[in-house]
Amino acid sequence: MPNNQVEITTICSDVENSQFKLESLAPEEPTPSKSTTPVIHPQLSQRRSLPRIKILGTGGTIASKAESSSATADYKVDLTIQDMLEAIPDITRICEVEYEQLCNVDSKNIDESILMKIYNGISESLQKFDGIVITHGTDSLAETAFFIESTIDAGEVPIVCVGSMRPSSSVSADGPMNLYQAICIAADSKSRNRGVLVSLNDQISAGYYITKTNANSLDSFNVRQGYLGNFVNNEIHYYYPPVKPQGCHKFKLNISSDEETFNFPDVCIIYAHQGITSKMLNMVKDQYAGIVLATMGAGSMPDKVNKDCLNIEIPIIYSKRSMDGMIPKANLPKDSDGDYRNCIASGYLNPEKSRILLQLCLACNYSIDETRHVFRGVYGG
Ligand SMILES: NC(=O)C[C@H](N)C(=O)O
Repeated sequence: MPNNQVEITTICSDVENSQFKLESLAPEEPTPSKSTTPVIHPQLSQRRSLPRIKILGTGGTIASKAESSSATADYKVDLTIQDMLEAIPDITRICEVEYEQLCNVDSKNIDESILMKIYNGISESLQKFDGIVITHGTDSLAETAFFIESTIDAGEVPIVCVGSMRPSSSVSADGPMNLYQAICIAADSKSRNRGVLVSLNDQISAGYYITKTNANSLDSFNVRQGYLGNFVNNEIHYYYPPVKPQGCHKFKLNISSDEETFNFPDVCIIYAHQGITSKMLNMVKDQYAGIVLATMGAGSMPDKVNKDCLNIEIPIIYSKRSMDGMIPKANLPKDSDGDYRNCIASGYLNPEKSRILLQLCLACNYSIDETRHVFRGVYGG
């Protein structure tokens, strides 16, 4: 590191699972003293105490390099967290950083076994650190953030997910500033008690609701439920006092230490369009434990498909292909007794978050009524 204020200790040098420790060697704070002769209290003579932040690295564009400085596609994910930290030496003035490379992949390759590593990495760090940062590809970052918020009770500790839209090699790469801001946010006491945050492009938002809305631009992450705050010139401005997502159902995962993966029940997503028939539904209904529909509008499916859905014996979540808005329960199909049977409205959740929520309900053996109740939390049900 081109900064002699930093000490890096290699805990485990295996690249995929490497662990490092980064400590500030910043000079001690001057001893406050009213007398003209300085009196150094033994505790004050020790190194100043900075917040301790754990970074869990998973890869993504933030950890990638392309062939040329103008290329923003066709890049390779091969930067370690250590490489990324070298671009933000100022961070040693803010906090002490320890980091662990859980994997180094494009987020299209994040699967249940990697989610498990992230889950375990967070669980192990919660008691020991003041904040946790997860570096992650943006494509599926919102899913990981939703999963963590739904399964980990972090108490006061901020968990900040961060990525970038441009590779590190590009002109005006956004990764270094995004990472710097994410670490500052995780280290700031104002971020306590806010659950899982996503920090990108100067905006701070709730991971539970945020969505990637643009496949290319820096201003990709948007949230109708509102940004929580902004990062400007080293200042963090929250718009609201600490709050956690309304209606978030917390699941307790019982994982034995020798288990390799969550092995969640399979749930698929079917994307609706003009002229859609029940062909796809019929093909998957025996292969999956649940189905999510990305419906047209606020729950619209052709009448014939709705009728068939009422006769399918696995849970069917009515979500939406529109980026914004929600599915009210009133738009679900009903049988002649007014019963929704296995159909459940996703409320404000998009198809990919609905999929995770249904997987968690199924993994916990929730009945259809209990599952409906969980989705009621996000105004569906
Ligand atoms: N901007 C990004 O991070 C996109 C990348 N494909 C990923 O999700 O890993």
